[in-house]
Amino acid sequence: MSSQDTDSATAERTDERPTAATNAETPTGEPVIDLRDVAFGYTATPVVEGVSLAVDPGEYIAVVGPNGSGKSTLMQLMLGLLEPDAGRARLFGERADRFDDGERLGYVAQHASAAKEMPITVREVVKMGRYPHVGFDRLSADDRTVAAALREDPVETVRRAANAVSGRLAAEDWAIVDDALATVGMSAFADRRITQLSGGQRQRAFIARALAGEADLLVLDEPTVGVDAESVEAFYDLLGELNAGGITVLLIEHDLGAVVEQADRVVCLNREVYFDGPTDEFVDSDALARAFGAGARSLAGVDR
Ligand SMILES: Nc1ncnc2c1ncn2[C@@H]1O[C@H](COP(=O)(O)OP(=O)(O)OP(=O)(O)O)[C@@H](O)[C@H]1O
Repeated sequence: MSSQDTDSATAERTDERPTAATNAETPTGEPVIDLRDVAFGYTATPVVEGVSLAVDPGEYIAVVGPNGSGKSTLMQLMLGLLEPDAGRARLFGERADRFDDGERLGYVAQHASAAKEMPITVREVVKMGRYPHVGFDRLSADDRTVAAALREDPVETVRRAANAVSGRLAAEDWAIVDDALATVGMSAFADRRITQLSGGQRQRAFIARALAGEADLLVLDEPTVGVDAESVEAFYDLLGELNAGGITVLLIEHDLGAVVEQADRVVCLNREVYFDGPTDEFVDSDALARAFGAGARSLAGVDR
């Protein structure tokens, strides 16, 4: 871990620098995600407390814990969507809540529910992965009227902006989109509406979007809830292959059996970290029973 992270005061000073190195590689040895002594509560009672956790490039890590144990909250703290009440969170070496290099991060939500009602095709979803690369997230000085237009007619304004960006995609961007579709086995579904896919296919489309964005880190929040058993297996095979290719995978998962089979490292959370280490040590530890109660070993498929 880098010496700049030794205390929050130092981190604060470091973060005052302009983010000129936005597109630079994470310096060797710097964790992709780095939480130090993080606490957070929606009310006065913390739901996450004393959590320190560093994820290195290339790891395949799963965060497990019973319902309400703070997994989704922890994920939001990691991604800078929530600010810790105490401690600090860094993402690719930046303060997580100021991190703005979206293309480095691919996020696959539970159920991909946001997409269910969107009348767009798989290719259009995957294409969105290229947007940060062609400037969708930057407004030019000529766009002073955009804020007013957004207030007047948000849907039409966003549609026009998206069309403008599509026009900026080069042949190379389209080739990357096609490659991403092929990698997740969705080329044949490219022109199908996202609403007409199975749960597993929809999750693949969202992974393809992250791949098209050339993400270094994939964060997945219970991605296989409601997905049939056969597709789940194929989905985890794909994740394993992507990780073998160098992408860091952080999986929040309720399915202990899948975690035990897939992840190299497990973090077991129940407000605090009960266990953090190699998966096989987790299986033999008492953290499993302490966090989940008796019977957890059979849930994990390791009752022996
Ligand atoms: N927006 C919110 N406002 C208030 N309390 C919340 C909010 N989100 C979560 N909580 C509470 O914080 C605690 C942790 O919730 P969180 O969603 O992080 O747990 P989880 O481990 O992801 O749960 P699950 O496995 O059921 O998805 C729970 O007690 C939950 O009720």
